[in-house]
Amino acid sequence: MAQLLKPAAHRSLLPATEVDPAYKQLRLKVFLGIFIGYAGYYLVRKNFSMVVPDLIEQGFTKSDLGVVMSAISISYGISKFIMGTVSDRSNARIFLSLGLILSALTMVWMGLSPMATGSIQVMFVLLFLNGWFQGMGWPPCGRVMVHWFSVKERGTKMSIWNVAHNVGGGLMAPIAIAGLTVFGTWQGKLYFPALVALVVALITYWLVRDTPQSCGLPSIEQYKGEASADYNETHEKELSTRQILMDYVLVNKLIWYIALANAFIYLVRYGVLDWAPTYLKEAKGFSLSETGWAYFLYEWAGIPGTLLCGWLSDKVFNGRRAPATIIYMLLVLVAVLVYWQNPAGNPLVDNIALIAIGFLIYGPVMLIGVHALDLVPKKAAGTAAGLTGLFGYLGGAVFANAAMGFVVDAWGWDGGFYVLLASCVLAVVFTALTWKKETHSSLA
Ligand SMILES: O=P(O)(O)OC[C@H](O)CO
Repeated sequence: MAQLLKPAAHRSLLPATEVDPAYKQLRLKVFLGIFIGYAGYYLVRKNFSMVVPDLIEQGFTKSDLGVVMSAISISYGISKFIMGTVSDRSNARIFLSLGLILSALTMVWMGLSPMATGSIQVMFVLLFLNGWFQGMGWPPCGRVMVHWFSVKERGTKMSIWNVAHNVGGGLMAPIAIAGLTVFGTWQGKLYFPALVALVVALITYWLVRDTPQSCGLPSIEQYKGEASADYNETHEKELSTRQILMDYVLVNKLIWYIALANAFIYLVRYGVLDWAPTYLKEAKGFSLSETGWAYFLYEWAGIPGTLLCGWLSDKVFNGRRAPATIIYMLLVLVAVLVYWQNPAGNPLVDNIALIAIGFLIYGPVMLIGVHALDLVPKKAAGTAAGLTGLFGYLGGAVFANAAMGFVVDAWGWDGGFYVLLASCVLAVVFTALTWKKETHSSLA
């Protein structure tokens, strides 16, 4: 396995006249590869939620199924970090495709074997496994990004790539429903998106290449002429896991700050999203279909918001990440205040506030990842982003589900909103701690 995964070997340089056309063509190909590949991961990330109503009809309770679904957040958070360290020492082309194949096969198994959906324990284990394989998605995309795109274009390119998760998440439901229609059984919602994901994995393998050097090309720094003062050849050498962790990631205070900021950003992301249907119904009197629309708009408003945020970071703030993150989070705070304080009976204002939160929150979600990539050498990119993901999911997403419910039960929706507002403030504070030290071209 180690042999299969090891980073692609460097090849001798192409003749100078061939470098530019080859770089242009391959950058487009690898970008398409990681975009389609990550969208594919989202086809099988949450398609289990589509069969929850069917499982309730089989006799399972909501709380049991809630526990089962938390398996994905827990294992995904841990895996994004651990598999991030493995990914930094692996060929991104193989790693990204392999993770998607394993995740898809898990869901095919779940759909085809009656035993796999026969008990809470088996479902928990399978979804835990799926979450683990899902953790093989983000880090190799990060590795591809830092090897093929320079620091100054990363904000923009990452913001476009980040849309992949909205596209994949948005396509999952219609594909799952097509599975139900074509196969005439609810299990089709499990295995049909997984079969599509298997095809996506093959396309990903066909498109992605590990590094420019493995294609006979110079490093992106040499090609773009954007090498920073401290960039040198050692930045192109693969690192050991110990070096990645002890020399670059765990010792970097700034990474800890953005990981903590990410926990609060994810608490807002999932705290608003996951509780929107319940809050809008209970506190604002929304109907089921009105709630559905509000949820949909929240997700899709994230696309233009993310693109604008990446552009701002690259073009207005010259590759710095903290200013755009802080501005977006302060605006999220205002939108959350409106969403909370708007009296029932003004659904337009609630929808505008929710769309504003959706528009604004995905920018910081994306920029934390870019910021992590900026703070370490290229060969430690997946691990740095993985650490922020660990905090985002284990700290933010799990808290948003479990603890928010407890807070709302104990102190009502006001209590929940105090948590969300405090999270916005803390996200700003932890991001601000990186303000002075953030030098966008310090590492590549
Ligand atoms: O929550 P994740 O790990 O799927 O990441 C979502 C976005 O891609 C963050 O950039």
